Amino acid sequence: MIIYEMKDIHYTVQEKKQAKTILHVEHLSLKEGEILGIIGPNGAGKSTLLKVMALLDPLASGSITYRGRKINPHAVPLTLRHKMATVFQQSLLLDMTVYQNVALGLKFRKVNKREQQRRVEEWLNRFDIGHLAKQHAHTLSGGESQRVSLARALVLQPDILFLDEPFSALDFPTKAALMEDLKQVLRETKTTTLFVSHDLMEVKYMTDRLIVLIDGQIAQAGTPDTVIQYPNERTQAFLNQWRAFASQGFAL
Ligand SMILES: Nc1ncnc2c1ncn2[C@@H]1O[C@H](COP(=O)(O)OP(=O)(O)OP(=O)(O)O)[C@@H](O)[C@H]1O
Repeated sequence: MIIYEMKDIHYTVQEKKQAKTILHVEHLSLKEGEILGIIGPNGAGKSTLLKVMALLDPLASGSITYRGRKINPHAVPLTLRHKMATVFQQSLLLDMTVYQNVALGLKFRKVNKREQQRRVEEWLNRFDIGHLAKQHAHTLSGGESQRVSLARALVLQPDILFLDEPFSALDFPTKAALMEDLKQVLRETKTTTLFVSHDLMEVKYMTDRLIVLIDGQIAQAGTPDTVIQYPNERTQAFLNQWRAFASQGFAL
């Protein structure tokens, strides 16, 4: 079932006193429980698309429908905001303990203390960071910080999870371990997820469906295997570029 749909989205910025369209998406939908990947080169508009979809940036024009209801991005109800969670490349943790960071969103949602504790402990354990509960966030490694960020988002049981390059600041072994854990969690919880990355290997591993975004437009959509095996001309140019810059010796 489709739970989120966008039609004819335009996002424009002012550049040298002229309006420049950096995103034009004719149609994009999210199915309940799927992990949808957005991939594309630097500057393609991936983060802008994520911010528009997560209703964090109201400046786009076009239509957004969530579970059959039209959404006005300028007046997003708090109840709807509370159904979405976002994790960025930088973990953006607050200067408090790991436990307090993960509990914060539940506190805002006025979840009672006992339930907060149950859920925080569950999610710290799911991400294998139970032993860090009392540690201050600023003392964590990059991988640990991202585990806390993911636990903080998933403890909210979001209806849609938005992930903007969550692994790109991590070294390969740390990234590989976290990707494996996250994939398992998303499968178990059937969390609908939008996963933005510029790394083909990440989206191939993580996602059910893939959109290639180039110059602010959808160049191709399909399963990761189909897109990689049967790229159209624009996707092929991106794949060639990606392969040239990807770690030496890696091939799909
Ligand atoms: N406020 C703004 N004013 C001017 N240009 C902008 C603004 N926001 C984004 N852009 C431009 O729009 C384009 C898309 O940016 P965006 O950050 O969404 O791309 P991206 O695909 O996420 O890139 P990256 O992979 O490098 O993070 C870029 O060329 C960027 O410079």
